[in-house]
Amino acid sequence: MKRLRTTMMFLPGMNAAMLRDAGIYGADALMFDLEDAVSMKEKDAARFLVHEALRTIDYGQAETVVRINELDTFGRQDILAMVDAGVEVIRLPKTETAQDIIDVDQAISAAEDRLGKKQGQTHMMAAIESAEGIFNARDIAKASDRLIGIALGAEDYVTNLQTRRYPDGQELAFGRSMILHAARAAGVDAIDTVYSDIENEAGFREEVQRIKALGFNGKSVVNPRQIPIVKEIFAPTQKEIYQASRVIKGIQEAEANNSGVISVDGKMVDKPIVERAQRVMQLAEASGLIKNGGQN
Ligand SMILES: CC(C)(COP(=O)(O)OP(=O)(O)OC[C@H]1O[C@@H](n2cnc3c(N)ncnc32)[C@H](O)[C@@H]1OP(=O)(O)O)[C@@H](O)C(=O)NCCC(=O)NCCSC(=O)C[C@@](O)(CC(=O)O)C(=O)O
Ligand SMILES: [Mg+2]
Repeated sequence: MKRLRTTMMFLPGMNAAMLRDAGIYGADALMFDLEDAVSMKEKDAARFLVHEALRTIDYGQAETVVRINELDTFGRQDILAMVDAGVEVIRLPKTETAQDIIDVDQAISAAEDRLGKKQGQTHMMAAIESAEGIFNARDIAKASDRLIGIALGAEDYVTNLQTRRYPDGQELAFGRSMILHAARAAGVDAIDTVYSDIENEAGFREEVQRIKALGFNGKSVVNPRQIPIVKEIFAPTQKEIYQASRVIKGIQEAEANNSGVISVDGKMVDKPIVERAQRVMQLAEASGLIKNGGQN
């Protein structure tokens, strides 16, 4: 079953207490930060802490992601340490071109080789945070088989655009659409940017509803309070769950009778409709609305 990435929570790599407790909040993914949340003088200490946390703490079902520094600063040491610690995903910040991805892919391959790890076991994410990166989004998303997703980094992106974040997100319309189309063209996940105003629940709700409607797979979050809100908004309605379960039951019966295209409740059902139904059931299960795929 494909991984859900509705909530990907950033946490500063230098904060030992957060590293220790990060797994208790139920995020689909934990993004340990070695980049912008860590000051220059703490880069080595943060890398050491995250390396030890990944080796010694059980984060359960959560996917482990590390945001490394750029290759021409501390990125190479970050990659070696994180591949050694067995991280699942390496996230490259401020990705501008497909070459950036190819360079990191090669550095990861060299680290897997040197450390005797299985080639290709480490996945990648690309954060796109500038006009140049948005224009190259499609090539970036297709630049490596390790990529499982691309994400918008709007704080850096709006600075690059010489504007700021607005409540209605008008400044992000083009960037979000480019990220989403590039991700879908490459068959990888599209993850929306962080919402930094952690006291503003109404504004956060509005933004999550907006990006869900656009088709994003999920949202980067910066605080545990944001996790239940995203899960609630991404959870399917009872009606959607019922319709999805009818589609899945219909397709299972059709397969048993070797028939192809079917109709359920008078509507034609084919592959994309079945895929949507499977995602509905996965989201319903992740939100605790159903158990074992709704077989109960
Ligand atoms: C904002 C604040 C300081 C508020 O702290 P507060 O303590 O007031 O929060 P409270 O709610 O009181 O905490 C209640 C309990 O939860 C614990 N807790 C809080 N946050 C937690 C967390 N994230 N992970 C685990 N645990 C957490 C806390 O320790 C406490 O635990 P305990 O004491 O045991 O009860 C805190 O949230 C925080 O540091 N957030 C992460 C910020 C960060 O990583 N920024 C960098 C990534 S974005 C970026 O770089 C922009 C970007 O690059 C993005 C892109 O590229 O996508 C772009 O350009 O757009
Ligand atoms: Mg950034």
